[in-house]
Amino acid sequence: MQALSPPPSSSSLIVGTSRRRRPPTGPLVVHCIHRSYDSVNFPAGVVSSRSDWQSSCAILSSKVVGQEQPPESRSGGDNGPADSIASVNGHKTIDLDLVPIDKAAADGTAAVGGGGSNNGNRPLPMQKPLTITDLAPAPMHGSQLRVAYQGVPGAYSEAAAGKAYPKCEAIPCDQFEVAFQAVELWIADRAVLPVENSLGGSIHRNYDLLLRHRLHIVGEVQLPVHHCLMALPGVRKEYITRVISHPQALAQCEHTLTKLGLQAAREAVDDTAGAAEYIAANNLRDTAAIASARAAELYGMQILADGIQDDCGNVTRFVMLAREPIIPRTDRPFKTSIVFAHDKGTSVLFKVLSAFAFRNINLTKIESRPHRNRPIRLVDDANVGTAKHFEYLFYVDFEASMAEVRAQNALAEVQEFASFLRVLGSYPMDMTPWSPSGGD
Ligand SMILES: O=C(O)C(=O)C[C@]1(C(=O)O)C=C[C@@H](O)C=C1
Repeated sequence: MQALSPPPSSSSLIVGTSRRRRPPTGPLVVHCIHRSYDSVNFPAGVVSSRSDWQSSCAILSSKVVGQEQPPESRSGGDNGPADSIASVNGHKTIDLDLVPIDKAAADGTAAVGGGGSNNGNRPLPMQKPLTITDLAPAPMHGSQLRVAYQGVPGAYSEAAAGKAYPKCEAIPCDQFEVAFQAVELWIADRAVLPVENSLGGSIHRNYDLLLRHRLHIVGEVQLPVHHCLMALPGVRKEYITRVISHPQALAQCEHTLTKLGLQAAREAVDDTAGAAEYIAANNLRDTAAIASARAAELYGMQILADGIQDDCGNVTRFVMLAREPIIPRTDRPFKTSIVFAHDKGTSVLFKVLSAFAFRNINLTKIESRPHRNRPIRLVDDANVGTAKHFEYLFYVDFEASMAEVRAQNALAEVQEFASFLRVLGSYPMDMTPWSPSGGD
């Protein structure tokens, strides 16, 4: 288990594989050997004209973004680095059952017209022609979808992956960035990643990664999060000197931990289930973990306290990411997520947000993050000196589909005040009812 640590300054990204300590179900974990922290280059604007923008909105393709990536940082897929990878982590990048040419020629299965000759005595070719379905390694829905999540089995993200895609094959990744890469390199078809929690707030890392990578938000899922305090069997609360978990989980249980009277230091680790796994693997009798009941079961831990989240309505919102956007529709409630940087000027942020208010479009979330490519703007106030303003990127979620004219018009207006704008996705809202997860 790794404690959270600052990223290395730069390097190329390689996706490697390893077995984690004592994985209970034996899955391989996709992990990052080196990470790329090269900044993204944003030119001004996303399309050249307003009419371009409107037609682009209509088909919802964030591919229209004028922000070119350097070739070396382009994701896999058509011509990315994935092309050279046939199989990674036991997952075929493309599951085509192709017969090698030599073998086909030897057993007479070479296709007619494909270079082989049928001399009349041999059986006719058994190979089926390729269809569009064969060429789509990522089925749109249903079973066998490979879904990357951050953490190990028993993590809430694994549960979210199962809620989003009930029959999926969940692929554990040791970092958020690796989950993005797994989709880009066709190791996974989707990633399911947490973006915000009702108590702990936003998971900033994933906001930054959404911008750095070229994946599209294709859905959202909300998961009630019910935390347990757990330790090795026989360990009593009084022995605990340390509580380890994901920083979000620690934040979500802060008051309850204090009320329980634990004299224990809090320590952040990569994920909740990984905390339980670590205690079990190292036989730590002075350490407790905050994780799910499923993690307790998987790693042989005993639950000391159940439902220790500070609020029984504790919910984490996850987004589903894919290589391709979905076509937005109007027959059910949709949400759209955008990110923009606003231009210089007076009240520009107010004007941008008014574009939604005037059209009765409800905003459900706004998050600002440092504009890492241009973090500071110098404002020269004559005779007064030079002020330094911080520059921000604003992430906004609003309740409308990009198939709606009012949403297209709102974004056309935003575009007029924005130095950068990208649609991260337009996707069905998670309307499933959920019940509070208990607790105090
Ligand atoms: O550590 C886990 O189990 C996770 O899935 C991550 C995560 C998060 O990042 O917020 C997911 C849900 C909970 O809010 C706590 C942790």
